[in-house]
Amino acid sequence: MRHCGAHHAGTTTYLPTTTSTSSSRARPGRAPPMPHPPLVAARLCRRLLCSSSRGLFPHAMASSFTAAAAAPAAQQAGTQREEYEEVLGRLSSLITQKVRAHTGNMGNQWDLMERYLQILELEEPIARMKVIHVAGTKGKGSTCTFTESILRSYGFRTGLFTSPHLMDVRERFRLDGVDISEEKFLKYFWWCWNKLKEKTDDDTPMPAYFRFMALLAFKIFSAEQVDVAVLEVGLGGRFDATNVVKAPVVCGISSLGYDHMEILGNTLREIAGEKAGIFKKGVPAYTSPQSEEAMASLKQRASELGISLQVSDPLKPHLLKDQHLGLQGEHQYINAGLAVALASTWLEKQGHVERMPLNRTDPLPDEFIKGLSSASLQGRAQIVPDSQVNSEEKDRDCSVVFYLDGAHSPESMEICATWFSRVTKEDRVPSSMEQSRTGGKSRKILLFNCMSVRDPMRLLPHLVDTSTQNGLSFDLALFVPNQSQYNKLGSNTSAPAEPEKIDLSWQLSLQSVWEKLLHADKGVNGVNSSETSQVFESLPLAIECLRKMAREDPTTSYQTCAATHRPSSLGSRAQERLPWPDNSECRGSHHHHD
Ligand SMILES: Nc1ncnc2c1ncn2[C@@H]1O[C@H](COP(=O)(O)OP(=O)(O)OP(=O)(O)O)[C@@H](O)[C@H]1O
Ligand SMILES: [Mg+2]
Ligand SMILES: [Mg+2]
Repeated sequence: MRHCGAHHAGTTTYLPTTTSTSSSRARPGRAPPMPHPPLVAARLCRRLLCSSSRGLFPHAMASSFTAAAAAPAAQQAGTQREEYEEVLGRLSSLITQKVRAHTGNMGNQWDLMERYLQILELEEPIARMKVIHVAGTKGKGSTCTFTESILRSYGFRTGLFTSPHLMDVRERFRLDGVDISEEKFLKYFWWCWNKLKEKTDDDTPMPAYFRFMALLAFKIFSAEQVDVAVLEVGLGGRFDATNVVKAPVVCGISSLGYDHMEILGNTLREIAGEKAGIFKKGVPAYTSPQSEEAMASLKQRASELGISLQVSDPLKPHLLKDQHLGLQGEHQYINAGLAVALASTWLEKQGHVERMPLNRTDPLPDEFIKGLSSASLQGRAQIVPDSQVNSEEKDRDCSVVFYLDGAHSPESMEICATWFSRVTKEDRVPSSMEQSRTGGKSRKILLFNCMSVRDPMRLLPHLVDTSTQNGLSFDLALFVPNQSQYNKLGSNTSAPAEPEKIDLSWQLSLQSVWEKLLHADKGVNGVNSSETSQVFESLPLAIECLRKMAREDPTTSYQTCAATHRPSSLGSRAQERLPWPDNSECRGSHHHHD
């Protein structure tokens, strides 16, 4: 199965049962109404522990501005909001299209990219663009974010294209470190959309979701005349939409591991070969340290092209003087090391600074330190206290806290588990007052979701083993389906008339893998499993169940590790008051041993 389109699908989710009733705007051909990102963003913004408010939420500011503005302005904002929803609907239709058209190999469809570039007159602008291109299994987004932040701190106008997004599709396109404004987004969206609609036909269909995103990024960055465009590969490398760049300034490969094997191949060698597809003649390349197998493959491609491939070591913390990386987790030193190599090569090739020795050992220039320490990215090792439960019980703090991480490969499961174990240990040392009230009790919950192309026999054992090594065991595991899989995506042509029946067989099999892991050492007659795991029809139902437990047992805090492919769906939903009655039952379908 090819899920590349779905992997990059917009992470906005629609509630299956509530959207139809809640708005009269949901007419055929339009997207179902969306949660209101400004509100969600503003709320989340206030709630974030490590609030890095460097313009990450322009909406939060925009909404307070709108409130103060006169009626006409408010009206206009309303129209823009509707227009934005409409645009999200159109984007969703590209996902559906991809899913339906997932025949043929990626190479076939790849040819279409050239055609799209012609239609959008982007060939020349792209040739002039000063691109930094990053592929890899893990750490692409982080590496790109560090790199962009460094170059911005040198005063360059930056464009950053990453994926996926957490709450709002505009997070994928940053200009000078800030998500693109809604206004600009709409402007460039329609420019691309209309031109493509006009020129596409049966032979040249509309681009699939991620391809459209990449084209839009190229349009945005060229129109906005950025000095540097930092581009994260969406999937693989060779046939990725971002790989239309023929002459980047420098390329990077972040940590390689097993992911998307259904598309990229089963061995590390094959996977690395695909990623090395971004290497170009005459363009220097760097890689994070890799396994021998992966490295051999990268080196082979580099030598075929006659280019240098150098290994950038993990950054030594003392190079930052007394500062810390803006992104948390040990692995970020790996990504930061690569980012330093990419940024300094870019600077040097543009004639801005002298060559910096690779893997230097003395402290970095101040601009580098500033960039690395102020970098930020959503949905990666992000801590979100649940606003609903916590605001109801003002007298105590954070009875439900979500620890979001987009881990979805075996390696990142380990990192995620280590991070969760560490931060919850730290968080468990509450103030003395707090302690007397809660007794310091906490339950560790796992909220898990992965697509069925991933092998839970690889992911879940990594998670459990790493947690155990760190002295943490999960009290309860909740399995939920991927929202967007089951809900209308806003395409008038393909949305089914009947609400789709939710197939939970995948979640049930995840659950039984979990139960087997849990009881492996206890023999066959383990404890009643409904105590230890549950399957929910949707993420909101799982969240509601957590909130219910928290309300019923106010002396306990519920620390929830959300290791999901798309922490995004959680990021927004966790912040919303759910529309069904508070006393609704937890409708978990319990697991039965057979
Ligand atoms: N160098 C690394 N090695 C292993 N795991 C990493 C590394 N960097 C990041 N991770 C893990 O992967 C998650 C995603 O990080 P990041 O967004 O930088 O990667 P990505 O390659 O862009 O991922 P995605 O495939 O989701 O786009 C992190 O939250 C972390 O758990
Ligand atoms: Mg990935
Ligand atoms: Mg990414």
